[in-house]
Amino acid sequence: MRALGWNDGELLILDQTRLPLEERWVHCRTVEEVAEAIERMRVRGAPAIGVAAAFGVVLGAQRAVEQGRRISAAVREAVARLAATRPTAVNLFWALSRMEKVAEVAGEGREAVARLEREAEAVMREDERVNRRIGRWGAELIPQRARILTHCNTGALATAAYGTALGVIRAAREEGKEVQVWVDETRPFFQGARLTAYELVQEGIEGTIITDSTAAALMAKGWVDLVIVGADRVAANGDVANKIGTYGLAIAARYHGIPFYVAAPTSTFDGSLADGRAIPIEERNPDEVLQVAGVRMAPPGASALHLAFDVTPHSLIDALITEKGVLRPPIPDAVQGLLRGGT
Ligand SMILES: CSC[C@@H](O)[C@@H](O)C(=O)COP(=O)(O)O
Repeated sequence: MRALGWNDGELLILDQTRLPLEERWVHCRTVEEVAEAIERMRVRGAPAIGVAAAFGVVLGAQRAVEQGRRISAAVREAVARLAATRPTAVNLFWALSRMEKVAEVAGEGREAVARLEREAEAVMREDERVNRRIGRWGAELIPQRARILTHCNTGALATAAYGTALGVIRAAREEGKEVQVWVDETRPFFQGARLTAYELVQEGIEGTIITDSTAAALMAKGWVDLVIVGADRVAANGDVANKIGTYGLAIAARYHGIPFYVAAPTSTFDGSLADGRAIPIEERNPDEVLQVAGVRMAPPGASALHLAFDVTPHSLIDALITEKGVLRPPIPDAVQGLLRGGT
């Protein structure tokens, strides 16, 4: 399963606002179309928005050549527009910075566009390879017949392919383990109920959707063996920003003595931020909370707060699974080692 494709100078995005009811591909030919798709969450998930943004830069360069404008200026404009779409997932900025570095040495003209295109394709290919490695490391932590709780969507739809936390679940299954997945519905965008459930059904993996507020009750019953989630940004001390609700799950898991794992590629690590307090947290339109599937269910005059992410302190994390290996507590030391170039 793939949510992104590059075909003949067009970025194809499987519109995740329509899934699972409709599989509709959006064809993006301009930077603005890619930026809009990221903002509206037609494409979402930290690695996937990084890949989309990389191709957005290529589109900006392509248009510049067609219009006889300088690529260097067009890349600067594209990067500025795409960087302003969503603030939390660092993969977006990581991918844009890769593209900027290539643009600095690529020069002008069609050959420069081709170099940018090759770089964006590399960002996409590498993400799939990295996710498969995360899956192999992570599968070692999944016991036979595990009942796994996950939040949001961290699968093929959130990445170039395969997924991070959901990739670990896929890998465990590929290794012959029977697993059962508790799928948090993940209000208000329903990434769990709509997208993770969709991927699990396609893979034939047993999944059960629960409301977000059910998770702690299942832990108390002894029905959850481990929790695994993805990440949008990991600070230098191992604090993790991820979909709103993750922090509550980590607290509940620790209270019940249940392992809490985070799976993320090294492109999600941000060594420039000392701890999670410095991670910018996206605040989205309150209408997304006041409405369900476009239908308002709150009374006129009611207001809402929509924080899209929260931060889980490293002290609640039992393992951070990366493509380079599994980081164990003390997490700050392990993350420092990783950022210095080891595992
Ligand atoms: C591999 S995806 C990791 C995270 O990006 C994921 O858990 C998440 O929080 C996605 O949020 P979203 O708002 O759907 O982009």
